[in-house]
Amino acid sequence: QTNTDGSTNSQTKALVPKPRHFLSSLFPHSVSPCLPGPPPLPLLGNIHELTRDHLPLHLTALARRYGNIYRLYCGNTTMVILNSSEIIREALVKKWSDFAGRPHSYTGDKVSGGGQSISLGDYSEEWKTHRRLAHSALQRCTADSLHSIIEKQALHLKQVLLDYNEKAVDLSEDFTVAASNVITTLTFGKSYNKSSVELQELHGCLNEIVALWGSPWITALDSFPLLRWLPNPPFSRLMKEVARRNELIRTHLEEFKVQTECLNKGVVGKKQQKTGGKEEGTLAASLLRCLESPDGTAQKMTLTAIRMHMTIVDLLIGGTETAAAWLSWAIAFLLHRPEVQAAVHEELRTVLQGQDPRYSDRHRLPYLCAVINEVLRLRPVAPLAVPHKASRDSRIAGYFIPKDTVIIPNLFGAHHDPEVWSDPYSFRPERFLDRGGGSLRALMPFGGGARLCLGESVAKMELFLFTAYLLRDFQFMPASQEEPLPDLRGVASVVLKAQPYRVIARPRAK
Ligand code: HEM
Repeated sequence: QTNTDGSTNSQTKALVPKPRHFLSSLFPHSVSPCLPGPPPLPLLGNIHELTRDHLPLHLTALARRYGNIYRLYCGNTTMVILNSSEIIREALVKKWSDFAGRPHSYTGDKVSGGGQSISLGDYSEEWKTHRRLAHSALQRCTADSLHSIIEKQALHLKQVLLDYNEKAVDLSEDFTVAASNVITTLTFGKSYNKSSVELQELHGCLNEIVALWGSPWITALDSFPLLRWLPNPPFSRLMKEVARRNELIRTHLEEFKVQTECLNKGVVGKKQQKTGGKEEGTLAASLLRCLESPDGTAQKMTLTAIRMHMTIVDLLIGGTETAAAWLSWAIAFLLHRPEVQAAVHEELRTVLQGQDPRYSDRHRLPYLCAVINEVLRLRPVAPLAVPHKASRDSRIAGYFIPKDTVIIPNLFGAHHDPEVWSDPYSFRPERFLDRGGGSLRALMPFGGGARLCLGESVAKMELFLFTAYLLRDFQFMPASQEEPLPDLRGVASVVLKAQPYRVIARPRAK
């Protein structure tokens, strides 16, 4: 049996404790070296370090000064920032059971129905059941239909781009619609047009929640409880958007239930004709089957209504902005390196020979995969993952980490670690080709361990198929000679996004 620190019981027994080990087990804090970190200000601690405009970049700069593991104080919370893939792996994968928790926070509770979402819920038996049920529902639906859902969206996106007729446009909203349609089709069997009021309402609301929740006016409420008594317009707006989100999802679910009931009774109305009666194989149908019986009898594997509701929120938020932001980054980097774009197109042309790309083609398209990995490395769209919490006293890299410490995996920092990546800030897809020196082990855009991104396999298929279709069918060109190429620094909040930019999509000759 392996312990969370990687040792085995037989090893532990066989070892005679050295004095330092023995003392550290009695007084772990006093024997352990102190974690380095910037000097804290009285009362405020290091809060000023957390309000920088591009936090992942700033935390990475601090790592060059204080090392790949350091601490920051924020109110009465200690945060430990992990900045190398080895250290992140030690905490999230090797010692997963020590660090699978999520910190409890006042604002997190407000947006997650009291910590009942997968992404923000703390590690517990109930959470484990929740994640397992959502994971198997997602696996079932993706095995049945994900490929064709993404293909359909990729073809739709192609038509949207053709309709632009080589006009210079900002494609970010079209990418969001495509990514969102993958999730809504998977969940409810429904997709939307860009102009749909329903879609705009849902996105307006989810975007606002993500943007507001990352704002310092709101995060300050977690560390400084007294501020909760003062008027705070951004927080009031957040609460309004959360209520609107809940109402929208409730309406979607109610409508979905009515449609499934009709289908079960053999009544096919106009709406079923639209969805082709596909409700049965959707994620919502799978999740509804896991709902607790109305009398609340505890069956072995059930979900409460609020947990089921929050699963849909998790998938919509987790699955839309991330994939869409990534697509914008990919095109931005390729505009800077037209020769890489040409090389991927050439690879697609020769390997596919006019056929549509399939996910199974990835093994025959190494250069495309290298580009995807390099964009994931340089711009991991969830650059600081989601904060973890130590659920018991533990150690990382030899430092004592007390229970309840907040752990921030700086994936952006790990992906720019000069010890692992040569020329870490350059876009060099070749590093992921044979003998290119790039390490897939050190690439962790989806995190790892018990909290590994729930949508990793959905995202990987999406990134591959969307990019393959886009680069096979279009040449992406700068909007004009006068307009600067896209800025590659980006705007970092919960999601790391590219600044808006315009681009021309020129159809490739057949
Ligand atoms: C490029 C695309 C994506 C990237 C880079 C990404 C990355 C991440 C990262 C870094 C985390 C946090 C892991 C941690 O806490 O250690 C996460 C969590 C999560 N992601 Fe993704 N994600 C992507 C797409 C998706 C998609 C498409 C979905 C849904 C279909 C999704 C659903 C989730 C959920 C539900 C969680 C919370 C997991 C938990 O707390 O147990 N993500 N993702």
